[in-house]
Amino acid sequence: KVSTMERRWTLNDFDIGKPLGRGKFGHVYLAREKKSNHIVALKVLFKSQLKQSQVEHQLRREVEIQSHLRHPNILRLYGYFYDQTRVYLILEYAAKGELYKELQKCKYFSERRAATYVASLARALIYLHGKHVIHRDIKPENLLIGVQGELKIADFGWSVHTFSRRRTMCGTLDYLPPEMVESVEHDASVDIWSLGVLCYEFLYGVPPFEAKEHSDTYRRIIKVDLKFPPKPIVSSAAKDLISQMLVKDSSRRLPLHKLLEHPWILHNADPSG
Ligand SMILES: Cn1ncc2ncnc(NCCc3cnc(NC(=O)Nc4cccc(C(F)(F)F)c4)s3)c21
Repeated sequence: KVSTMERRWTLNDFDIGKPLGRGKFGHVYLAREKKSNHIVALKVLFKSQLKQSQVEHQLRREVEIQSHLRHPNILRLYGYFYDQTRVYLILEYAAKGELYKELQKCKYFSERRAATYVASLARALIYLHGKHVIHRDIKPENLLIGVQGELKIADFGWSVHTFSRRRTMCGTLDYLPPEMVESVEHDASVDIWSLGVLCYEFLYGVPPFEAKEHSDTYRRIIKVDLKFPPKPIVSSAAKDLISQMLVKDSSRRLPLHKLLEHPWILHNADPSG
């Protein structure tokens, strides 16, 4: 089987099917690779829009990062190709679609479903952080559902490699300012904060710091103005976990491996994820 990253793909290699969704930069279509009959999702991006938004480097970084990732809860990017006007991303097809639509339909999830999703996302983030990759954009819109109901993190357009030079690389940390030394941990824990926000939104149907005006949301976030509404009824174990993740001091947020040992996860998450 030819490695998908090396092959020179063209649009003629695919039969294009129904539209799966539309994003800011272009649409996503169901597609079938003609030789293998392999079903994929094909995201079509317009070069003009990418150029206009000066995000070409982000796209290159996304393809680079994704080509090294293999995890059941991370949507695969098999490869890409381009023509005169467009760039095409060849993506794993998530048969049960977008999580945010499921959340809108159900209003909010049961504690078991929420815990199962949070645990699988924590395992994917442990894998990502282990490769010095931070997603930085964990939100319902970037989560898809696979054919077995499993969650898949998608769209690494905003992900980055952390300060990937080994600390010993420059011989010594001594000359690095605090924010540089601190930033490595700091970035990784960005995703822990976002996972805490997600967990809250799975259980209550709205994100914790939602407000009418952006300025109010901003104020509520920096204040960590975390309130748990009386309805729907949510267990104190769930509230305890969320309270340990939505902590202002990034170094004090619950580490992901500790999250997987939290009673709420142990009691509610389906181990298969
Ligand atoms: C809706 N839907 N239903 C089923 C299904 N199955 C698979 N995929 C779907 N949808 C596509 C999900 C995506 C995965 N990876 C993406 N990556 C991306 O969109 N990257 C990207 C775009 C524009 C600009 C930049 C840049 F330059 F800023 F970096 C980066 S989008 C599906």
